[in-house]
Formats: sequence, structure tokens, C-alpha cells
Amino acid sequence: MSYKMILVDSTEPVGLITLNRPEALNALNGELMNEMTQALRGFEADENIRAVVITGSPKAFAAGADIKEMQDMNYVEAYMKDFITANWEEATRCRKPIIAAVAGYALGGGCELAMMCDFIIAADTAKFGQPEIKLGVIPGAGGTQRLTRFVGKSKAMEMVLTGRMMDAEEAERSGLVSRVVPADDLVDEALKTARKIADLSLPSVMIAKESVNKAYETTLQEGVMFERRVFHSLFATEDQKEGMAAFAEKRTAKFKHK
Ligand SMILES: CC(C)(O)CC(=O)SCCNC(=O)CCNC(=O)[C@H](O)C(C)(C)COP(=O)(O)OP(=O)(O)OC[C@H]1O[C@@H](n2cnc3c(N)ncnc32)[C@H](O)[C@@H]1OP(=O)(O)O
Repeated sequence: MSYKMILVDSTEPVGLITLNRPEALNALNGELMNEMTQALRGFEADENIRAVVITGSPKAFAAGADIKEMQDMNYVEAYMKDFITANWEEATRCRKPIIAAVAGYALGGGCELAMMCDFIIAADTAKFGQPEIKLGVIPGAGGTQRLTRFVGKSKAMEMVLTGRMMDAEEAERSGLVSRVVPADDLVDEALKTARKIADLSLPSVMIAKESVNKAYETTLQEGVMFERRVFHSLFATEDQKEGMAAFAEKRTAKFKHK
């Protein structure tokens, strides 16, 4: 598979996708999103890959959807294409863990893409925002919903209504990013974290991801019951036996992902 707008690399067990459209600050056009969808599907299908990192450039993770591509679109076209959702949500369909490693601008669709990943590690240069209101529209790839869940109504409302950007320190304080690292270390840190996850038992990692995501979609009682049932199911894996035996024998577990 050849890609023009992203770079795809993998050093098992981690897959790396680097958005690579520097002339437009990684603005997310249809072609780039199609390529990313293909790459994510490839990693999802590859049994040697157990975690994925998506990153951009030092200046921009992504400056949003491609404004020039959509500026002349009319309502019927947007509706008929189901514009934005059609090829934008692959990250949310992946069952393997995905880390967004964000440096520079993550605006509009860039911020939305980062929020579709399982967690965000930010460089100290990162700037997050939903500036669509300044273009006469609103976020269309989940920004009003996901940002509100991350940072709460007041901050999300201010950012969506004014287009104000949030720096990395504020993003960490508000719960949008899991941690902030020096820009020069961003990709290494994200890959190191991805490798740490990939060394764990893949079934339990995938089930943990599913369980945390359930918290967004259900009542507390149903979520807790879901967690208990999938927790029970992990006692059927060889990795549970290995993980607990390794603890008892004071050695490092060697998981087989089954
Ligand atoms: C997904 C939805 C539905 O939620 C919708 C969206 O995502 S709408 C897009 C939201 N994003 C924005 O509004 C950000 C737009 N970009 C900027 O405000 C600025 O580029 C900046 C503040 C990020 C950086 O400014 P600066 O350093 O001055 O660089 P520029 O000269 O502006 O940009 C360089 C180059 O990139 C092109 N560019 C930047 N962003 C986009 C974009 N979103 N779409 C298309 N092209 C973009 C910009 O036009 C420049 O290229 P040239 O015009 O010089 O060829």
C-alpha cells in the first residue's frame, strides 16, 4: 500500500501513522482521511500490531478539516455524503489502543481526531481548539460532544463559542490530555507508552478499552455490570494465569495474547 499524505511505519508491536501534509499544516482532506482509514484498518488486521500512535509535525498535529476543500460545498452534497462522518471515524472503530501524540496545532477536526483516540499525550507546544465558529459553522466531527465530556460544559462552551485555543498546560489541567512532555521527546514518549501497552495481554487491553468507553455510553449501574462480566471473562484467558503466576513467582509475565 502506498500513501501520499501520511507516513506509515511499524516496529512490531507498534504501528505509527504520521500525518504528512506540511504545506497545509496537515489539514485533513478526503484523500488524507481515506489513507488514514486504510492504515488503521491494516494495523487492526495485523496480528503483530498491538498498539497504534497517530502524530503530526512539530508545527501541527492537524489544523482541522481542509477549509478550501469544503468551502463551496452545499447542503445537499454535505448531507448526501454524510460529510465528515463517512471516513472520519475509523479511529473510534479500532479495538486496539490508539494514542494521539500532539505537537503544535490541533484545531477543529485535528482536535476532534485527537479526541477520537484513546488518550492524548501532548508536547508542551500543543494548542487545542474548536475554531469552527469563526468560519460560520460548528464542529462537525464530534467536537461539541467529546470536548464537553473531557473538559466540562463551561470550558467547552467557551472554546466552541469563541474559538479560543487552549495550551498544553491548560489541556492537562482540564483533563483533555493525559500528560505533557517536552516537544523533542513527544514521539519517543508516545512510542514508549504504546510499547508498554503492547507488552501487556492484548485481550485484557482491548477489554479494558471497551470497558472504559462504556462509561461514555451507559448508566453507572449498567457500566459496572458490564465491567464485572468482562472481568469474569478474562479468567478464561491463558494470560490471566500467566499474569498472576508471574506475580506470585516474582518474575515478569510473558503474555501470549490469548
Ligand atoms: C471537521 C470540522 C467539521 O469540525 C470542521 C473543521 O475542522 S474547520 C477547520 C478548523 N480549523 C481552522 O479554522 C484553523 C485554520 N488555520 C488557521 O487558523 C491557521 O492556519 C493557523 C492558526 C493554524 C496557523 O497559522 P499560520 O502559522 O499563520 O499558518 P497559515 O499561513 O495560516 O497556514 C499555512 C498553510 O496551511 C493552510 N491551512 C492551514 N489550515 C488549513 C485548513 N484547515 N484547511 C486548509 N488549509 C489550511 C493555509 O491556508 C496555508 O496555506 P497557503 O494558503 O499559504 O497555501
